[in-house]
Amino acid sequence: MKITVVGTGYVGLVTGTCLAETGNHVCCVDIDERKVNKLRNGQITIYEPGLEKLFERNLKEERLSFTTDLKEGLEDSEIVFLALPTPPGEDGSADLKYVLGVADHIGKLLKDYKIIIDKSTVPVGTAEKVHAAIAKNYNGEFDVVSNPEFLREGVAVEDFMKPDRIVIGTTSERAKVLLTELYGPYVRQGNPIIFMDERSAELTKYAANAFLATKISFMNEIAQMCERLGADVDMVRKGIGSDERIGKRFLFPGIGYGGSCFPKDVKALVYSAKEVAYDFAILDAVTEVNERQKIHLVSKIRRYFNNDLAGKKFAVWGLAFKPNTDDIREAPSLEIISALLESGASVCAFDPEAVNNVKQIFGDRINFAETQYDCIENADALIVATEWNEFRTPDFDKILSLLKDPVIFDGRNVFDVQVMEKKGFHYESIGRSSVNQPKFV
Ligand SMILES: NC(=O)c1ccc[n+]([C@@H]2O[C@H](COP(=O)([O-])OP(=O)(O)OC[C@H]3O[C@@H](n4cnc5c(N)ncnc54)[C@H](O)[C@@H]3O)[C@@H](O)[C@H]2O)c1
Ligand SMILES: O=c1ccn([C@@H]2O[C@H](COP(=O)(O)OP(=O)(O)O[C@H]3O[C@H](CO)[C@@H](O)[C@H](O)[C@H]3O)[C@@H](O)[C@H]2O)c(=O)[nH]1
Repeated sequence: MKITVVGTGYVGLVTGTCLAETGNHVCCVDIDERKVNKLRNGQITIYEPGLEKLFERNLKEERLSFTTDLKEGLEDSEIVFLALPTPPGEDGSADLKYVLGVADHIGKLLKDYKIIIDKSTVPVGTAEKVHAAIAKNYNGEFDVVSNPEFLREGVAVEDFMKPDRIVIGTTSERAKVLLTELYGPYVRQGNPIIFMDERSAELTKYAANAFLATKISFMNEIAQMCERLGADVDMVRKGIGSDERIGKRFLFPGIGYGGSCFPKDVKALVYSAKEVAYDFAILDAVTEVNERQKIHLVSKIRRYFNNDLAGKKFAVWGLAFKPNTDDIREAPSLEIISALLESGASVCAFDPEAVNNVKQIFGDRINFAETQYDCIENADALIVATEWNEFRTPDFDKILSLLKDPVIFDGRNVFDVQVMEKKGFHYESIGRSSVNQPKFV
């Protein structure tokens, strides 16, 4: 099939590349000329494990192309994906100007039947708005379908190629037939395509993200209770996770959820609720708990240093909002670093992939190290902010010899409490009892 993907950011590039991988011809459109030129020249614009190989292969075999010209991008295609940003406005609402702007443009260019697919995360009712925006200028036949994307950064290729489920919101039989054919190669593992109406599909995406964010905030509150009551959140997590009704996944406490989706989508659902005169009380608390959790580690650091961080040097391992990505959107590490700088401390950071993105935010206000060990030289303490695999089994003797004092604040619970204490570290983590970590009151 010939497919157009409008918006070649995270979702657009993964979608375009993975659709080309199963033999489709995909033209990706983006207004960012620099990005398009880079991609055309074979330079991938995001770090995502496994994507580069697929990208290079499909570009070389001419199944994948890039343009800034929407008219050129739409030529001969049957299916048009919109993978455009839906950033939060001041009030938390999802800003639809990109999606509706492109829909308006598409309406002026359409000449024959196409399926326009919302892959962006959009509020309920957007498919109708997209339909209206196109119909203003085109009175031929077309369908607008809601097909939310559930991929996770860091494992995006696998999530796209072998999805748990594909949700398709449409009542058009023609669209159902074409999309069943398109997604055939991806659902052969037995995972279903779930057809529903457009509004339910749009809400499904927000419900999924809000539910997962709720799970995380809930566990962060349980961790807070553990710290006050002398219990161990790892034990509690295992204890509840083995109940199939609860499940083992997404029960890891830490320094709060970040990324381009959970924070914005939780707020957008709260806003949508307000619009229909409903107070989505749980979700306000989910956001509040997350904000608190992001600076919880800083409170522990302040307590340890008797509230005097001026002149202290901190090493930060991990900047990305999660491992295996260079994405730093809403990364908790950024808030921790800002709080340390405001208190007069200095920071040296290391991340395997995200340094260039963080440089654009902090410039020369922080230092960056080439290796995880260079980073900790002479630091008063090490802070772990992202659980990259290379941080899990480090050379502890080397850490002991490089740090000024053997002090570690671990926001991701990557190390074993007993092992750390035996090695002589002052080690504080999240929700785990330890000799060093006094009850947090
Ligand atoms: N990032 C994720 O993991 C993820 C997962 C599922 C869903 N989503 C949702 O998918 C949507 C896209 O997210 P993203 O992370 O890929 O965003 P992104 O910011 O990485 O990419 C968006 C792209 O759209 C381009 N763009 C903006 N206006 C355009 C226009 N008029 N014409 C063509 N291109 C234009 C931008 O230049 C950019 O390259 C959002 O609604 C997001 O909530 C994201
Ligand atoms: O037990 C957990 C799991 C995750 N996180 C944090 O939660 C955030 C989000 O993690 P994750 O969901 O793995 O990453 P995303 O790539 O943001 O993916 C989410 O957001 C996407 C965009 O909407 C959806 O498509 C995905 O299904 C959804 O998982 C990160 O900061 C994680 O550190 C925790 O703190 N504890």
